[in-house]
Amino acid sequence: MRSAAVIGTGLVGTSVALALSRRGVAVFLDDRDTTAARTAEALGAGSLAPPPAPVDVAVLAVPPAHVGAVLARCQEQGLAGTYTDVASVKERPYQDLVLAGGDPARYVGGHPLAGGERSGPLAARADLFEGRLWVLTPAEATDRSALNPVLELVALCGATPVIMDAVAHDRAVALTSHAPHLVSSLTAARLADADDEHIRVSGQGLRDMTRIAAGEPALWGDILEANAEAVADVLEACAADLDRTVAALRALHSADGARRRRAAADLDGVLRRGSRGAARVPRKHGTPPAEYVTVPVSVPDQPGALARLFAAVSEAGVNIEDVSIEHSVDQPSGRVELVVEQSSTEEVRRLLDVHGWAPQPARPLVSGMSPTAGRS
Ligand SMILES: NC(=O)c1ccc[n+]([C@@H]2O[C@H](COP(=O)([O-])OP(=O)(O)OC[C@H]3O[C@@H](n4cnc5c(N)ncnc54)[C@H](O)[C@@H]3O)[C@@H](O)[C@H]2O)c1
Ligand SMILES: O=C(O)C(=O)C[C@]1(C(=O)O)C=C[C@@H](O)C=C1
Repeated sequence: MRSAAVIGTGLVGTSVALALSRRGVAVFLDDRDTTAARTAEALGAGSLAPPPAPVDVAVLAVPPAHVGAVLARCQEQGLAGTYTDVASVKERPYQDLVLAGGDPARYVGGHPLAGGERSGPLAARADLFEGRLWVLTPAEATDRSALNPVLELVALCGATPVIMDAVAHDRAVALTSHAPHLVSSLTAARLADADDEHIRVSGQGLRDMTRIAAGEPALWGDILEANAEAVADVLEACAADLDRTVAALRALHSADGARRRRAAADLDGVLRRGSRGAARVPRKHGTPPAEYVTVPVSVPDQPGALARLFAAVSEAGVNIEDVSIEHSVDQPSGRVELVVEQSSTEEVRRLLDVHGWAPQPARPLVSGMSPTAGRS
């Protein structure tokens, strides 16, 4: 691929543009917000000049409700040979494109499974898509020759392509992304007017659970509007579980022994099913979590402490797959959890011991962590 256009220079568009520019692709940027476009250009994501000739691929990185119309306009102008988008829903943009009189033959729907809770070009990263999945949804009307340039784009961004039907994609992300976003919002909404003193007593669990709720409400309103039925189905099932869980909690201290035991069993069922579901969440490179363990280490809040810790691990020739830091409130230390391959646990613990780190017992990785680390 020699040239690409990125329309919409926010978090995702600028990240795509940065990744392509670093691989030597000539990238042309456009955004209806000139500040966002200028910022992306200043970050080295590409040029604001109009492309001198049709580009190889145009990437639409605007909110889902705008994709169809903007895409049809770009096609009318002959902007590119092939078109794709990055919207978090796939069926609606396709229908909108057809309604707007666009040409579905040169369009392959796309959705990188990577992003973040911050919007705009300043949140962009060239490595955002490294090792992540990127769903492509060619339709029946899509010309097969349109797929290759889009596959090349995905590869240049360091992601792994997955071909899916658009409707199946939308049902899948209702379960894995859109409903979880709303559950995070609902949890965080309890905090909006809560007592400061209560909120202060919080740990990493609350941060993990609410991070995505900080996402831009207008964008998420747009995503949910385009996938409302599928998300409602997931939340309806959650609501039924929630009703049963509340009833179980209320019955836990009932004077009736049989009711008490039933309630305890119901609660236990919810927790066990949750644990089973969490264990199925794919980790880095889509591998199952069972292959990794977390090694917790207490680290002083001092310059160079993390560097010393990582150096000790690298002595074992071991890659840190992921890392999370829980800062202690009121204490000059934090708890670092290193995620490493199970097979290297003993060597990592031995070296940490040798260097005076006193690691705590390792445990299998089953719960959520922020996707922070690349290869160390
Ligand atoms: N945020 C995520 O985590 C994430 C992850 C994967 C995919 N996506 C998808 O990527 C797309 C962009 O999301 P984002 O997070 O980068 O949002 P963003 O708000 O950071 O960027 C969107 C940009 O599009 C521009 N824009 C809006 N309408 C436009 C139009 N008609 N013409 C030209 N520019 C226009 C805005 O000015 C803004 O700069 C969305 O479709 C979203 O569903 C988001
Ligand atoms: O915030 C993140 O870490 C994300 O990757 C966001 C996330 C997701 O739910 O996984 C959100 C919406 C997108 O369509 C893709 C990715």
